[in-house]
Amino acid sequence: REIPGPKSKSFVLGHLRELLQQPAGLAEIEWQRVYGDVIRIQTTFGSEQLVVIDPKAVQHILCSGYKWRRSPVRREMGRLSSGKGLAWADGETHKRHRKLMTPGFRASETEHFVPVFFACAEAMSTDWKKSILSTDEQSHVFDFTRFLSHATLDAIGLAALNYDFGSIKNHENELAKAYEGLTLKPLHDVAQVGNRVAHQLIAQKIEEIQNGAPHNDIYTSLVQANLQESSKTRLSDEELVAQLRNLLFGGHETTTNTICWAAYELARNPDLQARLRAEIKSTWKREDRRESDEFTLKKLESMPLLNAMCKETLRCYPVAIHLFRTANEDDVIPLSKPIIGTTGRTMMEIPVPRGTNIVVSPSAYNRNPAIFGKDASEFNPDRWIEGRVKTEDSLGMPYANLASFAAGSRSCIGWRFAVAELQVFIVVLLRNFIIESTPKLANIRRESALAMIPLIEGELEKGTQLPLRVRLVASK
Ligand code: HEM
Repeated sequence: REIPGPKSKSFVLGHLRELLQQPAGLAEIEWQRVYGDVIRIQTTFGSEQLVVIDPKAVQHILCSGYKWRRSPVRREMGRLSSGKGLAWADGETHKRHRKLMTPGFRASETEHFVPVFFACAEAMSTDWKKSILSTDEQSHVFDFTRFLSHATLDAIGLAALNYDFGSIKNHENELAKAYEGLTLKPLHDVAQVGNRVAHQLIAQKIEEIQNGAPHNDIYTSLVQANLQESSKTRLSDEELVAQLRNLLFGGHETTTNTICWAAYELARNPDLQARLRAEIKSTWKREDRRESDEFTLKKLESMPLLNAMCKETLRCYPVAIHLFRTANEDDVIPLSKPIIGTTGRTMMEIPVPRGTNIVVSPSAYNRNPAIFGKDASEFNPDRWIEGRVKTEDSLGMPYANLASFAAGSRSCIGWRFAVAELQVFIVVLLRNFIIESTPKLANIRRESALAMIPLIEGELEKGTQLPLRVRLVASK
């Protein structure tokens, strides 16, 4: 009760309107400026919640095993969106699900997905080139959200399931229709289609494994690992189906929107775009022609500016906007710097009772000047190249000390997949195209939907959109 925070104007909604209906991350960043790194806010009917930004506290909460659990409301959302799979499971059940899902997400597996990502990004580019060449001005405005949604759905379908959604080619596919524009759909309808296709895929994967010809995709790894489990620990069919829906739910709109935000920043920063294109060109030239013409994961990882761009995009646009947790037992939250309570008392830690609800804000965490530098509120990939980011003490985050993929036992299982996909799409887009701003970008808004999506102020009813002008690069 001594933690400082803003006064609420509404007993019914508390601060939920500010938290969820303003541009994503804005409220927390503003509260942090006024009240510090732990803030007390109100939620519905006078209940209270802590917004936690302090790095040590965030690490403690996210990396405490199952002492802090996903909030019951979020678990229920996980069940509605994907069934009783990884995002819903908790405690020992979560441990069992996670162990079986992990093999498909290792670095060695991600390597295999790189050519798939290239193929999907190139297919989208080929369509764009045709459209551009047919125009008089040799450029065209594309809504990136729509095209990238198709391309990333195909990418996750092929890499995670070896299933062709045919979304780029616009094939009629019921699962593609169900999963595109997910943020705006009734989850029940999506669930029905997801369940039906999942059952077919499980039967197919088991048959391929039994015939000694398993395919190299995430879902096959899961089905294979599951067959080796004892009857006691094996996932049921219902749980296997839920994992498939988890993969699509967790991995599609998140990657679409992250790539969109990267493209938005590239459009706003022509110099950065030119430097990145030069890096891509020189890496492509250095290719040993006896090797495959493709960029391997190792090559992608060796490009300093490309990786700085990926980190900075994920830092400034953490598409999973909030992480909600509830204390499963009484706890004491440590702090990296003291806070002054409303009574004037200095606190180095915060004792909290079981049932305390907290929200971690990756947007605010990722802008902490103590970790990311004094100019942390600005988009500047060079901070990563110039070594201005504090990376020496691992804060338990899987990628670049960012909270974007959460941390600990419930961290994003698909973070390597997501980063590799982002790297590939940036390379393909910039090898082929010059991306330019359009007048509408002046009114772009980061909206809190299920993910952080781009909307245009004044055209909110049109839903997510990111119109950018694209022209061909003169020579590769
Ligand atoms: C840029 C893209 C992505 C971002 C920013 C992101 C972020 C996150 C975050 C923050 C969580 C933790 C949520 C919480 O605990 O409240 C999470 C969990 C998860 N993500 Fe991702 N994700 C991305 C891409 C992916 C991809 C590509 C996949 C799969 C192919 C995926 C699958 C999952 C799954 C299954 C979980 C649940 C893990 C668990 O509860 O153990 N994500 N993601």
